[in-house]
Amino acid sequence: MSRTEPFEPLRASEIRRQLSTGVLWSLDEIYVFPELESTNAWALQHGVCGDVCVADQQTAGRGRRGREWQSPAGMNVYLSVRWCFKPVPEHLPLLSLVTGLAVADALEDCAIHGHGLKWPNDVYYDGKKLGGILLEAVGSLEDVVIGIGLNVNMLPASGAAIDQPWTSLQQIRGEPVERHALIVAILQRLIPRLKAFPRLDMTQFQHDWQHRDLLQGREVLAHSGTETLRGLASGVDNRGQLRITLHDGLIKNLSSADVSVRLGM
Ligand SMILES: O=C(O)CCCC[C@@H]1SC[C@@H]2NC(=O)N[C@@H]21
Repeated sequence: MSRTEPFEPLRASEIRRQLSTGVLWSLDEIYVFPELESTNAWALQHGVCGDVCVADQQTAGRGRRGREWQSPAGMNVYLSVRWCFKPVPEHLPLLSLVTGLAVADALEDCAIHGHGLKWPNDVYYDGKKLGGILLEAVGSLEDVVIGIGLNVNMLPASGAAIDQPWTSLQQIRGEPVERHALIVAILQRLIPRLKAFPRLDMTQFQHDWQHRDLLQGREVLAHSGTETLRGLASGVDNRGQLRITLHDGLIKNLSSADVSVRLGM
């Protein structure tokens, strides 16, 4: 990936130029905006199946669990893809994990190494959050929006409001990272995975997930509703639920939880 000025505005023409033919059905499906409230919101309201929406800035970026996603101008990647599944595959809950795998692969393609995935869908580097994924359904589960946020050239001052340890690709690499190539890499990894998703090979998925899973074999604390569980993270099941082996040997599968790795382990 070549070095570039950090605040070069994103251009649809450049994404189209770099994208291998055949990844999207039509290059008209890429929409790039200087500013949006949220690429997910735009894709939900205005997109059709297969549309890709990218913004240079989000004024109301959405994170998981109703949190805000800090989305300053010109620095990061804010990208949403609207996708339809007919019929809805039984393993739809795996979609956000599969998206995480695509993002992790795309980072490797851009010569970024050492990152991993924290269940269910955070991209982490050295114990700090690098990116997140937010899936929203349009109405029925047949029609979903897959939102990806990646901290690319954000420096500490711009992310001062973020309430958890975070990092960005520029902080990792020590130089600005070109965003067009990164967006193209994400699309080139994600779209084939979306097309193949209805026929997901579960063995391959489990293998890919284990390769990226940062929690595997770690002692974790999981807060789920009013329950707090402590145990060993033992991968995910075929519905994407986190498996935790409790100290008495019992295995619990969690579909949603805030998970932290216990310090001192
Ligand atoms: O909380 C998380 O970890 C998920 C963050 C997802 C942020 C992305 S940025 C692009 C898309 N548009 C949004 O408003 N949110 C997602």
